[in-house]
Amino acid sequence: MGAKMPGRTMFQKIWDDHVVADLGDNVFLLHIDRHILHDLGGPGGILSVKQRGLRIRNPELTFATPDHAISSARGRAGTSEVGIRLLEGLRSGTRSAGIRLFDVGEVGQGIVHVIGPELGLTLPGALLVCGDSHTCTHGGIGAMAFGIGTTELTHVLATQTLVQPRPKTMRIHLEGEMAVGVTAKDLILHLIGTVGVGGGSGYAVEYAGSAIRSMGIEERLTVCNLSIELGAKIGMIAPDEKTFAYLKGRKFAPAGELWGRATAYWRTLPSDVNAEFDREVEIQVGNVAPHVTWGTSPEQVLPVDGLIPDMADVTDVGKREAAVAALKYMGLQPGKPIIGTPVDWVFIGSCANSRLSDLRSAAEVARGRKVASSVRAWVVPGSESVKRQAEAEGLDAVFRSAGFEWREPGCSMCLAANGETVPAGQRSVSTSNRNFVGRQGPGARTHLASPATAAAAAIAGHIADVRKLGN
Ligand SMILES: CC(C)[C@H](C(=O)O)[C@@H](O)C(=O)O
Ligand code: SF4
Repeated sequence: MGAKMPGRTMFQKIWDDHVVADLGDNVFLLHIDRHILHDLGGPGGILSVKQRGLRIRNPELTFATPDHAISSARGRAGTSEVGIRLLEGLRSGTRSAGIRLFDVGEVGQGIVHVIGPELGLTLPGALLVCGDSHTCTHGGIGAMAFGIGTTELTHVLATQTLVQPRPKTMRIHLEGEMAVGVTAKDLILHLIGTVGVGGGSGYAVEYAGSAIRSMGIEERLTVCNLSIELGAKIGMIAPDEKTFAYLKGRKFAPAGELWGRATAYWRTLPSDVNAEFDREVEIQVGNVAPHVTWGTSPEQVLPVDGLIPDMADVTDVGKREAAVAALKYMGLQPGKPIIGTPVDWVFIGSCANSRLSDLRSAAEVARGRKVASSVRAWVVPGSESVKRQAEAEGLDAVFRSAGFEWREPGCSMCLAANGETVPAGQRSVSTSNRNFVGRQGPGARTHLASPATAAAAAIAGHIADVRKLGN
């Protein structure tokens, strides 16, 4: 009897299909199918290819949009001088290189990780890179996608290839049914709290299980978005009928005869039943509550109805010291409920949670209610297209009449560009993915949460349980 072929993981299948050369020692030269540039890294990358006397190998496989350094104010008023210079650089660089730019005000502009899937640039089985750590987001479509550095970015522009060590594989099963009021964001925060911010380091993660299957595509993008906060450069989810339905008819998705060929290939991608992973983790989601971070790392997270940890309970010395420092920075008392903590700012946006379904879920909470007078609350749609769709549905009106500010698409307060910062010492509930010291401005205190929980905080004026919000 012949030896049974070992099964392959989805990761391995996509990887194998992109190997241009095996360089030995587990290092490979890979073909890059799609490359997205943003305003921070794009202009410099294009320039450095030119300065070396090289040409852009496949300009038709690279796409660009400004997101990080533009203001989210109407008319983009307030874009810093640096931001304007970067925008000009992106415009002139892409023009001379023949790269498609989705400019301000145009459908297609938005946060790089929102526009890729939205335009159908992100496809199952494709290898997509971008000079940004949250490129893992695109794995929600079944793409292999990861962030690259500036040198790599130049390499991709000049060669359409990249040299990469092959990571190990981890599968995370999310099993069961999410309770009412619990979202994909809560699950991934809970997972990071369980596995830790280093838990995925060195791995390409595949999320699987019944909870993943029952999620919509936008929720899957949210899960994959925070893979890097787990330490994993790659997070991915097997494509299924929902993925195909999501992609069909999108601007750059295959059409006509190509659609049939593409879906036939996409159906071969899911991990074989006998595929082996280097690590497997299982999480039951049924009892997971809405989550909110209390510290300065995404793993410092707790159920919204829980107590801020008491340092005496933390046995690991390193973790204890980090927790003490985090509580001091955050101005919180150990052992107290996190609910009731007064909030000054609420930010609904970022590549984690700025898609239409996120805005709908926040609007559902905001509808007919008022933002507390002590809170400033912003909604920053993830893209021009999300903005227009939300406006067509009247979500902007719901937010505005509740007292939220409705802004222009971009990264905005997620990374505190253009003076879009939370003032020092003030507290924000944010739907973004990083709560690091100073992330939303020097001295700013950030609590990560879902759009529903963030909206609940805006209404209550303090951290609140969205499941118990009064009228
Ligand atoms: C500035 C940019 C390159 C960075 C990243 O790589 O993620 C940013 O998007 C972030 O979220 O911190
Ligand atoms: S929204 Fe935030 S996390 Fe996402 S790419 Fe922009 S700065 Fe990075």
